[in-house]
Amino acid sequence: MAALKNYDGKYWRDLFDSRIGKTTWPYGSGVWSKKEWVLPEIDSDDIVSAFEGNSNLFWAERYGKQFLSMNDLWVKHCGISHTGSFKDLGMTVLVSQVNRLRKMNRPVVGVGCASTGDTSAALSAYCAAAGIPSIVFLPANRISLAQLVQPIANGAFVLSIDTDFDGCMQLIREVTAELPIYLANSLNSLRLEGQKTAAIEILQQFDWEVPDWVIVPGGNLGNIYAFYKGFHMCKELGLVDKIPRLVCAQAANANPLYLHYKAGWDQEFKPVKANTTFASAIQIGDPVSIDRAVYALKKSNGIVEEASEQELMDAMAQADSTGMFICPHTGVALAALIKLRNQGIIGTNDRTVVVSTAHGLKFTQSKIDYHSNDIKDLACKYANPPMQVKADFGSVMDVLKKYLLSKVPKN
Ligand SMILES: N[C@@H](CCOP(=O)(O)O)C(=O)O
Repeated sequence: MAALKNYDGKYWRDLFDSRIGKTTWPYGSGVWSKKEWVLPEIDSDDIVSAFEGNSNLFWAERYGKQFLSMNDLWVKHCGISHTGSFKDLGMTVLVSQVNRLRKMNRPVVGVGCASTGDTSAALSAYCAAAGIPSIVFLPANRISLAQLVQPIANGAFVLSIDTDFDGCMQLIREVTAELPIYLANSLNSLRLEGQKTAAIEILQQFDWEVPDWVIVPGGNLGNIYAFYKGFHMCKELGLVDKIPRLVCAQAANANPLYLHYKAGWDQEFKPVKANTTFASAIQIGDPVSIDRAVYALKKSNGIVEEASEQELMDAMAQADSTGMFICPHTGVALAALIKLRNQGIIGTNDRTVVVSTAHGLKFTQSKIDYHSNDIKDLACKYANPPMQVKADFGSVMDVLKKYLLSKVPKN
């Protein structure tokens, strides 16, 4: 692109003023900022806020309306927490109980887990805070760098094992049967007791009005059951008179629950070999909580959906483009929602909550790959790579001119 050799400030000011109105340039350090501005009073509708109140449940207004024609779509962000995932909710309960047991001189020397990243991060943090040794089994080269560094930094004994998550899970079960290590994966119901509080909190945040749908990404499948447990408890207590329909969303590359659902539940469950997925935290083929998950889905008239790599990455990119910064697993949940919307199963006005399980900052490599258009066999159609530009005023003005004109609303 040719650089603007003779930058004509007045020409551009007049052009923009004529296109978008004189009074729309209140800020900046250039000539526009020298105009006298009286800031308009803003209306509550103008407020752009990530969160409703001071909570972790936010209305995904733009994403819902723009991409799904939905008016009542919410994201429950469980990744805004100490170690950046929903695992903190359960781990505080479990490690507190272990703390108590140790004070009672019970023979618990350490706490251990197999992990795809988030469980080990939470376990190591809470154990470190309590001065309890933690041992984590991680599948080598299968978790994000941000997740790997968490237990390392928190002083856990980290075993990087040359197998997948299911292999690590099998090993930790065998090891904890032999050694005084307390097992911290979600087959331990203490974890679920903590995790179910997210469901109770959703109801409280909606002032005990029950949403129509809650969509949860699923891997080891403790979480979908924990949500059911929380909703069911509120119903039993008479706080609400029904529970939401649950949707469990799986990556198509690791979809044993989806296959079981499609086979009609009655067939015997068959574990699968989980293939590589960007949703690495749910890359699990033999989930420990399969029976609980099936129970939760049956009881809530639930649905299981799956998302391909293309679908989950595109959903994540679109969501991010509306101001979110979600993890790929939340991309799986959104991709499932898109499918259910397209099939007319979830309606325009259905109040729907998508559970975002971890912070997007734990999964930056997948976003970098996508926005660099650098993923084999994937069309990165919403990629937004940075523009390389020469360090001269004319070149910068040239690209900005083109960009801004493409953004001026057409009357
Ligand atoms: N995604 C999990 C896998 C282990 O699940 P858990 O809920 O049984 O601990 C992880 O973050 O490690």
